[in-house]
Amino acid sequence: MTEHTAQDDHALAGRLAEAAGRLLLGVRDELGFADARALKDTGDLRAHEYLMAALAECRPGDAILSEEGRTSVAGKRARGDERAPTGNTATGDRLAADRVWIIDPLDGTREFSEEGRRDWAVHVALWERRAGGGAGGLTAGAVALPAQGVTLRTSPDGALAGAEPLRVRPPREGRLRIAVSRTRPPQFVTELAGKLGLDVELVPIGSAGAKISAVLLGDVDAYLHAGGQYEWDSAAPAAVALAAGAHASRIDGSPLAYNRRDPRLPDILVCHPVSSSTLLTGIRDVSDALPE
Ligand SMILES: Nc1ncnc2c1ncn2[C@@H]1O[C@H](COP(=O)(O)O)[C@@H](OP(=O)(O)O)[C@H]1O
Ligand SMILES: [Mg+2]
Repeated sequence: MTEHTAQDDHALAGRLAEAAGRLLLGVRDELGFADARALKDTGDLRAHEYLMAALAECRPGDAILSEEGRTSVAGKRARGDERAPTGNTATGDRLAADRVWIIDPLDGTREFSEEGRRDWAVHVALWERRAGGGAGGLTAGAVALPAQGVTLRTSPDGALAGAEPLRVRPPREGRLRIAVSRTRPPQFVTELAGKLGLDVELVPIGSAGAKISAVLLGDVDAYLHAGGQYEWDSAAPAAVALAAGAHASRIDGSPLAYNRRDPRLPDILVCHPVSSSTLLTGIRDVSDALPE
């Protein structure tokens, strides 16, 4: 197996997420917003093909799990390209691999197709078996927000990259701004908001990556989701959140686990550690309203 330094993997994740982001801004310019379906499919697939080719070239020995590399998207086509999407590493090989890139070439596809919206992202994360004492875990990640000109990425020292690495900030006393899906806000969050005894504001934002970045950038204080999501939706954002000192877990408080046979990972809580017990306890108290 080719040996890579840790620095290379963090920097590579950042470079690839940014480059895919530039490509996506170009797709918006090229196609315009008249045909949302064509814009979504072309963005998804061109960013996927770019990342698959770049990872195959830079990290030929590694496995890849991409949202757009599933057999279920084989019928999808980019404008001007009749090829089927490049497939993911076979599941058995991925589960046996020491290094797996978990990527979402375009998270917040709906928002990408809406003119003027900036809440969409590119996610590039690396899972390694050696992490967590051999149990496996995320070791690098980058979230690019191309329309906001921002990229958050991990660095070898365990923090976010940057001259003054970003750290998640605690909420203002008595107040909590919670980011939720624009199109699928879970009902239990509304119920939770009513019970917390705080001044709670629900802030609809598209894309899991954009919501978690909003927590780290201080635009909101927490991100709560349940009812469905996949590993690629949260892997890179969770890697970045943990490096920024945030709490990131399932909504029952258990750790987020990646590189599983079934890539469904349906719920997530990201917040400053001072808010986590209040939110986790509150979620338990409204468990009747939780989605199946
Ligand atoms: N109930 C659900 N089931 C499956 N995926 C979901 C989901 N709710 C959200 N997601 C996925 O999570 C990402 C963020 O969603 P949202 O913007 O609604 O918060 C989106 O990824 P994609 O845009 O990559 O498809 C979306 O498809
Ligand atoms: Mg996604």
